[in-house]
Amino acid sequence: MPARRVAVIGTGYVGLTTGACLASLGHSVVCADADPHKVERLREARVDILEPGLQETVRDALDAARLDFTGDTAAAVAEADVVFLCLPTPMGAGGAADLAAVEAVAAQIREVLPPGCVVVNKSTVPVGTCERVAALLGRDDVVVVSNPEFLREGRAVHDFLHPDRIVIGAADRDASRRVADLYAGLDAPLVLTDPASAELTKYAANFFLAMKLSFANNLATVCERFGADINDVTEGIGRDPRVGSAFLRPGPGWGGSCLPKDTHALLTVCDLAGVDFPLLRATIETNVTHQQQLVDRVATSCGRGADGSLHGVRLALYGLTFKAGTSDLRDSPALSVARLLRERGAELTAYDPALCEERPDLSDLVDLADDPVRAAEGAAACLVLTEWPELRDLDWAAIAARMAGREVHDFRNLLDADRLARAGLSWQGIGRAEAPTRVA
Ligand SMILES: NC(=O)c1ccc[n+]([C@@H]2O[C@H](COP(=O)([O-])OP(=O)(O)OC[C@H]3O[C@@H](n4cnc5c(N)ncnc54)[C@H](O)[C@@H]3O)[C@@H](O)[C@H]2O)c1
Ligand SMILES: O=c1ccn([C@@H]2O[C@H](COP(=O)(O)OP(=O)(O)O[C@H]3O[C@H](CO)[C@@H](O)[C@H](O)[C@H]3O)[C@@H](O)[C@H]2O)c(=O)[nH]1
Repeated sequence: MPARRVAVIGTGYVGLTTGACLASLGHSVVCADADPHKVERLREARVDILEPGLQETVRDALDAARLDFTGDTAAAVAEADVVFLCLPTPMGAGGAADLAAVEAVAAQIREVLPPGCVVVNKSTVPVGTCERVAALLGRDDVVVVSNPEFLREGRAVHDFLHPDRIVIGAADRDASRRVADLYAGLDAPLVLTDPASAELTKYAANFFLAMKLSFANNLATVCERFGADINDVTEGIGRDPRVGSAFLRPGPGWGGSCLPKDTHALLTVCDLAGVDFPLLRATIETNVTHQQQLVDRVATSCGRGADGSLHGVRLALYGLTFKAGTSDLRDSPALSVARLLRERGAELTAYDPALCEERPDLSDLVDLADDPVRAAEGAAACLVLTEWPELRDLDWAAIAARMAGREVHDFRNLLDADRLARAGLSWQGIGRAEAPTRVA
């Protein structure tokens, strides 16, 4: 595999991982970002996101002089064989993907791209974006290819280096092969297709994952009603390889920087195209109603009635990030649940192990505690919202001593009910037997 000169535009979760990992595969990589503060820190191998192995990969590549960072996008692409666009595509007006950053960079680089260069879009974008970028570039000598990324946060480096598949969508076989060659060091199946199919594959993957989760969360409610156990039911169905056991853990709804925005973006383009996709709509709506039901459950357990006000009720929240292993709060289901509780008037104190240092400003929603025991002061109930393993080993007896009530709503089925009972607390999981485990 010949080493290539690669430019990566955008150094977030996807761009920084792509740049550092491609450098680790032997390519010569320059990463550009619009945030000068970030560029300065990355030049010193200071990585601000919580991603195992990323800091080390960046440092090794910098030391080997195969990786560089710049704030100058035009300079980064000027000598590149391949340019990766790893730019944000957040939820825009009406749920559509906001392509402003992708379009702005296309305009910025059109004049400086070397002849014969391949532009690879790794951002998650609607079908037709490759064509749109090609039109914005207006260059007959440059090919635009789609190469969606499937990495998970908290496992970015691992997922990039051990992908289940690499999807490459190009109208031109030669361009497709040039992109595939970049990954020659990885032992991964290739799906070589056209740009529209590659772009749609990414949305379809995230929709399918979200659908599995909405299914699991709905099924959890059904289990509660019939006295069944969601863990056993999902194990029972998941052992069938046609179903698969991954992505069936019930929780406080699904969230994160991708699933919510991508499902909405797909729904929006389908609506615009006049394509009805009821399953997609139901997947999104189920997530909303599921969270409302969890909040009703908390209100009931606080003696306020399912839709009652929670004015004057103090609650302790454990976990705010959208899943364990990341400090990312984007579209976190924990924050959605917190918002619903606040709308009912509850007073919230939260503890999250990943936020003790970063201390984001969440003052209009929760009081952030850096001590899990202090978070429980005067709480009528505790809610577990993120599956941080360390929450299992908190000093639950000390927490119980600070609480006003006894209930622990474990919306991740994380804690040990017996251990909580020994601390004098009543555990209620999700999708388990209807009657909560009561302290004798
Ligand atoms: N985060 C994930 O787990 C993940 C996984 C797969 C795909 N994706 C997709 O990849 C894309 C990037 O996601 P992300 O999570 O890495 O985003 P991010 O927000 O973490 O990073 C985006 C980076 O781009 C930079 N940027 C913004 N505008 C710029 C511009 N005009 N010029 C140069 N730099 C600019 C920002 O400063 C930031 O550093 C999105 O489309 C996302 O949907 C994300
Ligand atoms: O069994 C499960 C698995 C996940 N979740 C929740 O689902 C959400 C999303 O989790 P995850 O998919 O691990 O997060 P991301 O890192 O956002 O990764 C998703 O979004 C990325 C961006 O598109 C894709 O690249 C990944 O393949 C896709 O898994 C989180 O709120 C999780 O808590 C559950 O509730 N139960």
